[in-house]
Amino acid sequence: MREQQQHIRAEVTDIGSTFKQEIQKLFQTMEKMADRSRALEQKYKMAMEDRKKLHNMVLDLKGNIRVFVRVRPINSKEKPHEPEGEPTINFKDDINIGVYDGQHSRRKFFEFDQVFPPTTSQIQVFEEAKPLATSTLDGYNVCIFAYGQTGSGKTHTMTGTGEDPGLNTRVLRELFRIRDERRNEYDIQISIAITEIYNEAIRDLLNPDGKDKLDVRINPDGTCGVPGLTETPVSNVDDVLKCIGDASKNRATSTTDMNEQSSRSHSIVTVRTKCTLKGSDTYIGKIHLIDLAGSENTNKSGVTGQGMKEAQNINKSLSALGDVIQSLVGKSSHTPYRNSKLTMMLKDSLGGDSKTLMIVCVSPAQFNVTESLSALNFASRARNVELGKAKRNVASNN
Ligand SMILES: Nc1ncnc2c1ncn2[C@@H]1O[C@H](COP(=O)(O)OP(=O)(O)OP(=O)(O)O)[C@@H](O)[C@H]1O
Repeated sequence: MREQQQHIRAEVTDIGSTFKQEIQKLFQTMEKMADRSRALEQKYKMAMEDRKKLHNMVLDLKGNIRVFVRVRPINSKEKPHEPEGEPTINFKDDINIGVYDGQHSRRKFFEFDQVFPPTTSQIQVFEEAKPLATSTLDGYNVCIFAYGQTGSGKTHTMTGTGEDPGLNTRVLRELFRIRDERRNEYDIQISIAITEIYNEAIRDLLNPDGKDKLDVRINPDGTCGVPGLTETPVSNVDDVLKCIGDASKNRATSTTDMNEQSSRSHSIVTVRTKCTLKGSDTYIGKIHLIDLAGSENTNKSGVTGQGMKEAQNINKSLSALGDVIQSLVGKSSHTPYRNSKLTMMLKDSLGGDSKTLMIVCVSPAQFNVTESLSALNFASRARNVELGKAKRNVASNN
């Protein structure tokens, strides 16, 4: 009996130590696998970075419109899934996005220059757009515009809130930061104009009571401007915040079923910079920061009367923008800029020698999938526009 017990004990100890060894081996294997997976992940990240750099170099050469996509967070009233449990939007990596089209039960993938999931902060969006501030001071025409259906996050991206501002304030802050950095070699002047296009009329948001009717003038050299528009010199961020604050009080917004504070106009912040290398050339830059009014399905937004007129004008000018993009993609001999005030104002930013960034704002909700697909299809086409290599505007002082 005793012998038997000893034998069993010895066997148990044996099994125990074998088990311990096996577990140790398993742990070692798991650690090795984790190391390999970390190394692979690192490699993948580096490859993606290289790919992005290479892609950006190609874009710079061809002057393509760059396209970022930002998906806003879901809100408590929305569903993020199709009835069969498929998520409406999914994120493959930081340049690929998939949309599940419930109607045809298939997922469509798109590739862009950057895809921002709902957790992305305002700072992260700014970090990707930041090089365009330097380009402006270097004398380029730059245009950043937010596009997307109503309630998709355009105003959040461009204006943001006082505590967490969007691109308008951050880009201007960056311009002043670079101005201070370049102070010893350059004289830099910065001015700002803020307009909105409401029902096909241009309004000067820094002088809303101005008597003059404003219109876009396209100059023989292809540049464009709005004669009579107030341009306010700004020398620091406080000046800018004051201008933006004044302008936002004058902007046309109203409540719709899709957005409590819906912008009913296209808002355009235009910043001009004059950067003179002491005793030498002057670089003249311009950046348009545009919050487009949202494309709108009037059955969903529930607007009537004046709201319906606004929506029709908004949709008309966005479709004119679509026609311009289509014509640029197709390299047609005539581009229909004159079909709306918006496309006229953007003429030297969408067809000229400029650098253009389109930020497509997208809702993650199943209810909005048709609009999300339509915005992403439009953005894919826009990404194929070749503007040609961007050129600096240099005025020689010699
Ligand atoms: N990335 C985000 N993070 C947090 N909240 C967001 C984000 N994007 C949008 N929102 C919120 O969603 C709501 C709608 O956004 P916003 O007003 O920016 O949409 P919009 O596209 O400008 O709409 P419209 O075209 O009707 O003016 C707002 O309450 C906004 O604060």
